[in-house]
Amino acid sequence: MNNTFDNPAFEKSPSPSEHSITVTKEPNGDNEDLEMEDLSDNQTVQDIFYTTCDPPISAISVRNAHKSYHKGTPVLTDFHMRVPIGTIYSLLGSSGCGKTTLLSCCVGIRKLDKGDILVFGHKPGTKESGVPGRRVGFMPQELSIYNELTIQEALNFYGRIYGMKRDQIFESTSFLVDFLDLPKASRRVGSLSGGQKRRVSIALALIHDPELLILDEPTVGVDPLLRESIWNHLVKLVTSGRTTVIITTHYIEEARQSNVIGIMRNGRLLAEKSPEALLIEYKVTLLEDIVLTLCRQDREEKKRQRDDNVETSAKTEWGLSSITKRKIGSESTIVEEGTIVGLRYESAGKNGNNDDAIFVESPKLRPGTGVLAVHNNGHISAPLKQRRLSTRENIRMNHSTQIQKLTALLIKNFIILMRNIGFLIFIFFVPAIQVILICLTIGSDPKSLLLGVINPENCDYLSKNWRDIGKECPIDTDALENSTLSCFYLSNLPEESYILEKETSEFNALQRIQKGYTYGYIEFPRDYTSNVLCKFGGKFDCPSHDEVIAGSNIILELDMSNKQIGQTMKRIFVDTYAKTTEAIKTNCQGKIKDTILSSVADLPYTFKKPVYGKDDTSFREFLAPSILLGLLFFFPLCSSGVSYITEKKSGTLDRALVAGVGTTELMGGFLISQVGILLGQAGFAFLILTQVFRIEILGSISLALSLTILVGISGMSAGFLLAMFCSEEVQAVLLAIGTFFPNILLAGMVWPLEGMERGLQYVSYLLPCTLACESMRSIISRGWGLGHGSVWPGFLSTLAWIIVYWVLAVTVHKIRNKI
Ligand SMILES: Nc1ncnc2c1ncn2[C@@H]1O[C@H](COP(=O)(O)OP(=O)(O)OP(=O)(O)O)[C@@H](O)[C@H]1O
Repeated sequence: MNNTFDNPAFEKSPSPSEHSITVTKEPNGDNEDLEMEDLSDNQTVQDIFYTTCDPPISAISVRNAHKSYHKGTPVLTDFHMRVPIGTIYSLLGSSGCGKTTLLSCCVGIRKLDKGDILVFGHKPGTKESGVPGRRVGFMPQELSIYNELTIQEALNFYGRIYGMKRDQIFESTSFLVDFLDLPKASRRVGSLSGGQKRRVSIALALIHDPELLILDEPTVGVDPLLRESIWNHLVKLVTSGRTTVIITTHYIEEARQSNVIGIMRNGRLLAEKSPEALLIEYKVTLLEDIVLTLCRQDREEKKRQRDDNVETSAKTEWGLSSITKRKIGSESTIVEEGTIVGLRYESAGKNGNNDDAIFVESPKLRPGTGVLAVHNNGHISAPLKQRRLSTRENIRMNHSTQIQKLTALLIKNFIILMRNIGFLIFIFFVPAIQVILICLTIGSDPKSLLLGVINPENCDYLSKNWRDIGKECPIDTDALENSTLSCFYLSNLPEESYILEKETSEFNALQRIQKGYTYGYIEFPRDYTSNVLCKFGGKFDCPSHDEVIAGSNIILELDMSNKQIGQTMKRIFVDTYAKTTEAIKTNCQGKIKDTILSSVADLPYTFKKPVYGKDDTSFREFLAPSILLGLLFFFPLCSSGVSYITEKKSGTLDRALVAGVGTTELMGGFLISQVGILLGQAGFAFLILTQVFRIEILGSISLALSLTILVGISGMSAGFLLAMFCSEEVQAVLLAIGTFFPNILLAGMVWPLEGMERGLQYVSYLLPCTLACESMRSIISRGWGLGHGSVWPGFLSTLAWIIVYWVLAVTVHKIRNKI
């Protein structure tokens, strides 16, 4: 292998206990990119570092790191590691020993509980460390790529995030496609095999030629030939001294090609040396044997420490002067003078590994200004000064702006949406379809209700034209026997509302209601017309007053079990009475005496033209706009929550964050792309409401649309917050469904708030859609503008909710990231 570590000046790794690093000059001038500076022999690294060279000697250094998840078993314990610049550092260890955790702390996705990590001399997350950002290329363990994108689109996305120019992206793409033997760049990632996807994932980490390449198991599922070429490329990258690679792998032997191997076990670093040094030290030919030996030694050491602890504790706790140990089964039992006094096991105690290692850092590393090449054994080559900048290195000098990142996110979101065109059409039309369903199914009066009629007066209900009676004057004072007021009344009942059934007796009519055949019956007394005329003074040979009153009274017996039907029937009977008296006055003008006409009793109310709405405002006009708001809150809530969780689960979220995309940018990108969909959804639904169902919008339609979009954004923001608490999409959807009905019901979307208990009304005003619903109704049905006291609170409360959701989502995200 031809890299700096093969150079004799770079003797193999330092032992953890070395306190000083000796400096030697680079004996040959192999590397023509580098300018050398003379150094005197035997200077310590501290001398060199602080006197002649600004940049740090470690790409990454970890000191005294402790990490556990949810205060459980420690994953990293007193962990020390140093990754020199310009080296390949292989992290080996059994599954679950903490490699991925360590790397995620290095790239800033997770935070240590205790200890320090410095990347290029600075804490991850600070601007100077360049992490997250373009100085690092991160390939997570999961594939973490968007299946909907083509290879080229995926590379474009990360290229844009890193601020690369178009030609740079294409140059890099053609190199990576060739080098990683990728399928055509126009192939969709989703259609690739597992191995091909992994290679695309490597390409995404390499696209911008980062200074620090962090690869978590890049060679899993990759064929041996390609594995070899990946390693060759990594070696080539570090040979120039410009790139540092940290790699984890379970193929222990491939780590021979690295400069330093770190062997981990149970969250600690057991060894950190060059492969050659390890092979010589352990006198074996396979690295695998060393890993096995170290793991066994570690197990023994832990056991010994545990025994020591048992001894010490026993001595102090029980005041023993001496103890002897004897084995009982596999446990160590403490005895004094042959007596078992107790058993006690404690943690293995502090691991001294690397305690004395020296770490020298500088905060001043700038891209392209040079690095100090230091060998793992403590010897140091000359500080490397300004190097020539190659085209590829130029990439490193690019800076991506927030606009570029946002553009990259928007393009990516747009492509993904377009690739799911079926789903897009579904979500585009679904609110409109729901509105259509609401308008078709809710709000119209019940029709064709079966109504029994007991009428001793002769009405030929079966005759085709019997309803024409309603067009004539029902009273003939010259031939009273021809007057049939009951028929006149019945003919004025709305035709579509009732199917009239002639009943022979009260008993039969009641039975038919009880059996569920009819919804009620109407009964006219014998001589109804005659008694009514007596009442109005149109007849003189009348019975007693009480008999007249009873004989002019229509009896109704109804099935009120269905409130909606019962109330509608009652309303229709009252309306029909008013209509009948009105019709008598119109139809009988000039045909009967004015004195009789003026006695025909009206309802004792005069309803003037409604101030807002119509006489017959349909319930759907109350319901449809508010349910539309509810839906446009609910769908974005689900879609943003699910999208965020999908990104989180697939690892693309972490990858984007490490690439330098902020949480706010990420959510903002999603929000902007969703606003387009929201506009389409709302616009189409309003079109259906106004053009198909003729619901009149008296106020400003743009105001109504703006409120709908705001409510949609509020739903989307709520979705982000929801996603912070859910690890699975199904959880988020179930939670969202759980909030759907309470929101719809409590926000007064289906029933007026005034119908609720007063206490519940106060609760209702705390919900995100309540005031917005009131605003919407005021805009649509009353034509009020933004300045009205019933309109602006809806806008204000929705804006306030958006802010609350965002602040909470970002805060929870930050807190969760510290776990
Ligand atoms: N998010 C998490 N919450 C709780 N425990 C976790 C989480 N992530 C990892 N762990 C635990 O931390 C330990 C170390 O996991 P980590 O993924 O870092 O190991 P690893 O060495 O990378 O394993 P592998 O080689 O199998 O990828 C494991 O016991 C794992 O179960």
